[in-house]
Amino acid sequence: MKVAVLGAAGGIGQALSLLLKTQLPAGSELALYDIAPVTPGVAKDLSHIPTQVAIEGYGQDGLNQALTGADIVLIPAGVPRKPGMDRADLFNFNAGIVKTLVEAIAEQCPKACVGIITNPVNTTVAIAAEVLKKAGVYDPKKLFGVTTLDVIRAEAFIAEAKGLNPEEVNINVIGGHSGVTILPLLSQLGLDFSDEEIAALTDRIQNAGTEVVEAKAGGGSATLSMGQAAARFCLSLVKAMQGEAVVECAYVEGPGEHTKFFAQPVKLGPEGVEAVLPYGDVSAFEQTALEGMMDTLQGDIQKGIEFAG
Ligand SMILES: NC(=O)C1=CN([C@@H]2O[C@H](COP(=O)(O)OP(=O)(O)OC[C@H]3O[C@@H](n4cnc5c(N)ncnc54)[C@H](O)[C@@H]3O)[C@@H](O)[C@H]2O)C=CC1
Ligand SMILES: O=C([O-])CC(=O)C(=O)O
Repeated sequence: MKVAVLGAAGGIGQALSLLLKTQLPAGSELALYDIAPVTPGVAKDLSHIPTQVAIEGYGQDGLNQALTGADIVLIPAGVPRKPGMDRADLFNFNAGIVKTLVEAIAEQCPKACVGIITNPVNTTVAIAAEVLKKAGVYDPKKLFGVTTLDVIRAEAFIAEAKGLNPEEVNINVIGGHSGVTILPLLSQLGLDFSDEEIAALTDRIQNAGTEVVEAKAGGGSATLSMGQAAARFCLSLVKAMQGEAVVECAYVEGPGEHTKFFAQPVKLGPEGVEAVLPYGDVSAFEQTALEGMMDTLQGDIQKGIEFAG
């Protein structure tokens, strides 16, 4: 199993690479690519950790080599938010980065599963799909927007609010990955919430990214929790590709009940998405939120299609 991380020298990239170096199954290969000159050094540093995961770093000219033979490619390359910005404000910086990187994936490892972390995820996934389509190699089963951070935040905040063990909280978070498009299905947990608690928790989960951006005061956005979230997603995908059935929420092209791309529970398997699962019953509050996100999500997706089309 070869995993390539594109943008590996950044805040997310380094945290993610550390977790993968220590947690990928023995015999795996990890390829770190970034345009930052420090990248071979990041790989050298991680190579001193004694695990049976081979690691190689690739600088500016090494993209094709990093991608050769990759089974999974994770993309956290790009610019993060500063206070006062929305994720959509990153489009002008990041759309072109994702397009270029996915063009290289289409050439070097067209059968790889690709996890897009770069924001705005609602739009960059649509860009990636168009690029792969143009190259004639698009397989919707193999393209994911990584929304796992919304899931782990929901787990943490619910456990905190209710005095539970966060490792025992499991929740579906559906929709997309920005503001009102993030919808945690709190009603499915069987917990006793007041209407005020539901509204406050939903709002906190939807705006948790901004909570971190403001707390970091201009120094970037979530990197460590995102590293953990991306590692969880990648390790689930690795397990699934090796034959174990695993379910994770992710932003994928599914049946298109709502929008072309939509985050919901996905059964992962050897070829990526084995089945896009129904997300189950929703409360009246959640139904209203679901209807309320559609224009935003649809607009975000359309922007990506137009950029790459
Ligand atoms: N999906 C999600 O839930 C989340 C997504 N993000 C997004 O992830 C992205 C990265 O965030 P951070 O790691 O904090 O940023 P960072 O600035 O710390 O790292 C980004 C890295 O990307 C590299 N890079 C830029 N252009 C590149 C290219 N063409 N090829 C390869 N590498 C390139 C930079 O050299 C840098 O090392 C941002 O767009 C951010 O908004 C952040 C948190 C959560
Ligand atoms: O908020 C941001 O810009 C980064 C992000 O996607 C998150 O933390 O969920």
